Amino acid sequence: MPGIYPKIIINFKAYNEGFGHSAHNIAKASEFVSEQSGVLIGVAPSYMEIHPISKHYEIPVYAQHVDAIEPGAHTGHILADAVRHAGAIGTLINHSERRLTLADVSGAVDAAKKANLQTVVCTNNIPTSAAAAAFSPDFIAIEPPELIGSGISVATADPAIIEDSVKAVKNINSNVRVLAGAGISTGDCVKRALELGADGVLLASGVVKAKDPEEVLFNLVSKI
Ligand SMILES: O=C(CO)COP(=O)(O)O
Repeated sequence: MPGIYPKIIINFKAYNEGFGHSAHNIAKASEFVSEQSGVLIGVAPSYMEIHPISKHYEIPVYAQHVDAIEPGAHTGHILADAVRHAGAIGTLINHSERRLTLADVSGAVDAAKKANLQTVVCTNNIPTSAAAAAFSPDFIAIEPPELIGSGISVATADPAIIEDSVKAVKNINSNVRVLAGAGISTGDCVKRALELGADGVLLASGVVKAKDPEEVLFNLVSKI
């Protein structure tokens, strides 16, 4: 599946609803809505769910983080090759809840690329987006931390950060796709983010904590 780029990625984080039966429900709904709408939806579950989800569902699966390490004597680290072997096609790097130094972002991007994983580097502002673009990841995901989990959409609360990140990133490397994230939960948010120049969205609570994830997913793709 490398070379296939989702328009929507759902980050399961470490939510209670992000593992076990409910993780499968979200993955199954993502697969169904992708098939029905033609809009590709990827998921970033916990490490333990990467293998079962990638085995059972025809959707792109991402890790939430990999470490900047080569195979070898590293206890308690996340190896990009192991993530790939488990069935992930890519990984988030530098999420707001898993921040790295710039050197470690660079190292993690290199490690992921060597393991043939797509890279989604998360950033919190425009200068960081520009810096991360220089590493030529597949995606940059701009997510203002203060809006993450707030239910307030970045697309309406801070449209300039999307527009300006897209400009900054494409200025440095026009091949890097930009995702917008934080507070995205409806088709209108997705539509607005795409109008502002984003190639897609990264979201979590709007789907993961929803009573009916499938209904939310159908709504998310409804205006694309
Ligand atoms: O951090 C996020 C996705 O990685 C955004 O989280 P919310 O969609 O819950 O705001």
